[in-house]
Amino acid sequence: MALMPVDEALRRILEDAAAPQEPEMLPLARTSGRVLARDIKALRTHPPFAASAMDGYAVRAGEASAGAILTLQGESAAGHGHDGALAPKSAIRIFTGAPVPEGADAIVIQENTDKLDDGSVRINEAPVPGRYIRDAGIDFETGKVGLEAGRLLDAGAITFAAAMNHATLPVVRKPRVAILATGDELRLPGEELGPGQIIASNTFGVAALAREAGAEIIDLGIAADRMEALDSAIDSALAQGADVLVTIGGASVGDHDLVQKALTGRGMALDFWRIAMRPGKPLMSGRLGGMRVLGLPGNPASSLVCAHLFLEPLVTRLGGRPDPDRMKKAILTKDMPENDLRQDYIRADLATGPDGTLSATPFDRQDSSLMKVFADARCLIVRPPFALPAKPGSTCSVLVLRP
Ligand SMILES: Nc1nc2c(c(=O)[nH]1)N[C@H]1C(S)=C(S)[C@@H](COP(=O)(O)OP(=O)(O)OC[C@H]3O[C@@H](n4cnc5c(N)ncnc54)[C@H](O)[C@@H]3O)O[C@H]1N2
Ligand code: MOO
Repeated sequence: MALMPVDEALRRILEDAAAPQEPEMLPLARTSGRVLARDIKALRTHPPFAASAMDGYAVRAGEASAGAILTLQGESAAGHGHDGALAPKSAIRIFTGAPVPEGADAIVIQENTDKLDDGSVRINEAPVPGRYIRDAGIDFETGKVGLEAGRLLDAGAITFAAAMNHATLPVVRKPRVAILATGDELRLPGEELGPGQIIASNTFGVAALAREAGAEIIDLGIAADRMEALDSAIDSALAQGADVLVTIGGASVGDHDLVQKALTGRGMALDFWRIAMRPGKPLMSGRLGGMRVLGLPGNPASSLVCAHLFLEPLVTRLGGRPDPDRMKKAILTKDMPENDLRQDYIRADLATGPDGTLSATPFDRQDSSLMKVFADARCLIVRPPFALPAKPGSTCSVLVLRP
């Protein structure tokens, strides 16, 4: 089977990936970071009445010239409006957010008045009509769409939804991503290691990436390189309703690389296996019933690069979020050799110059087993297949991993 180009692989993985139709209803307090599944309309108008924007006096502008003395008629506070209309030659004490009494058309701020001993109010500076009055409905009106489906529920959106009087919101269900590490050599962080054993590390990075993209993680732990172990993990993913099963390791051609065999044995239709990229060549994609399957290579840098390139956009789509644009242009600081047929993702440092120009410095060691190098990387320099040698100062494309 020829190696599949990266773009074609991504296109196939994302082909029909979309948010599920059926939304999940959540109490407002738990919607932070979720995606709105439906348009929501205002259930009330706000402000519901003309309201004062300042502490001062509600007056008739025509009667409140500088030097005018007005009778204090009463008070309008937030939550306790004044009953009845403003009488002639009078002022009503008013506070921020309180209803403007009928008949008043201006607010004189407190600082521009003096309260006289007999209780009346002297106006020192004439108000501008309408100034400091917020008309009813200037924010939003009953029945109008306030927030649209697809909106990420951030602080502003949640405040607005609450003000529209929504106690619960329909949100896109989180895609369920099951993650399975495979390999006899693997143990969990914190465990005692025997001879030949290593830590299952990249599972945690892949899970973190998927979670940040909006997934709910189903941790399937570690399966040994035996068909029964793999079969029962696959069954567990199905039983738990995973939308995506991510396997890590066992993707290559070795005698112990059984993942694909186990999956096809369980009924997976293989879409493709092996792509023209480095690291990440043995990536596999398929479907097992309604469950998508992504088989990542076991080498840590390979699995993380594949997770950034394929899993993150897939989870993003399934969760109804906008596709992230992580590609930027940068200036190379070092020579890069000619490339072969595999698109390279070179772990590199990234610096921002005073004028905002990015410069990318590839690390010397690019072995796909190296975790410190990956953790140090701020970007991946993307080298297309058959790219010509590149000189320092030339422009390259980078996938930004972190600022
Ligand atoms: N004859 C060939 N050999 C290999 C090829 C090939 O084309 N022909 N491809 C190589 C490439 S490229 C990669 S990448 C690896 C991928 O192999 P697998 O996906 O089968 O991965 P494993 O053999 O299971 O593991 C590789 C390496 O990574 C370690 N590992 C596995 N899982 C984890 C984990 N969860 N956390 C940390 N480290 C993990 C494992 O111990 C191995 O050291 O195949 C090449 N071989
Ligand atoms: O593609 Mo492998 O991921 O080169 O190490």
